[in-house]
Amino acid sequence: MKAAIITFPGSNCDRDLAVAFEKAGAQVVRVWHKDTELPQGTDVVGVPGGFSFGDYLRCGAIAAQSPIARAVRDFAHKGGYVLGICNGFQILTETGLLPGALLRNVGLTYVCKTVELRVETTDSAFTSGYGRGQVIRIPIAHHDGNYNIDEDGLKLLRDQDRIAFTYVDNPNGSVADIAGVLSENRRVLGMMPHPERMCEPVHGGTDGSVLFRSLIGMMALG
Ligand SMILES: NC(=O)CC[C@H](N)C(=O)O
Repeated sequence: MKAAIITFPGSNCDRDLAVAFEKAGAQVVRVWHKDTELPQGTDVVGVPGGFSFGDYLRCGAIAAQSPIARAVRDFAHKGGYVLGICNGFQILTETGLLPGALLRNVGLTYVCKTVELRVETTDSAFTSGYGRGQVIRIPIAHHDGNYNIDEDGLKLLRDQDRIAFTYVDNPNGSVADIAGVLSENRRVLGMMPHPERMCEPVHGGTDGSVLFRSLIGMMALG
């Protein structure tokens, strides 16, 4: 399985994401935002966290206009797997691959702590290794993590079982406590919490590694 990890100016979680994919058994290829194509044979694209382009304009807005973003959109439209974490989630909403928007946290502060998430669906390659309703511990670190979507959009997410994770104790004001959502074909996941930061005992837990291992395992099955 080949994972392409994209780096933008200001990304700071690209290495951690690469290590998480590697430990789950993937071959990792690093991709620069000015590249116009993904590596041959890419199975999954990782869009990492950080502060792409200094969070200028809106978090993720400039990265969404970069040359590689067009290739990622094409890849996703052909059914490719894409995982966007934190700034990566913001970038995926800005590209239109995921619905909604990430607004400033209600408390107007940067929140950096480990939180509890509830797994809302196991019907995706990303979440099939968890139990439905399982509570897991994953770190967050953001100032624009307040997920917003209109009522019709929320109804659609619910009707299609596309809410992947919710916060047990909402840290940022997100609508319906949403921490992560899936695309309609369930192959694009965006989430504000950082599973790559909870993959080894030295991180304080391994709840995040389940996501990477289940994704790589499901992709291997086709
Ligand atoms: N850790 C991150 O990816 C941070 C995302 C974004 N820069 C924010 O603060 O909201």
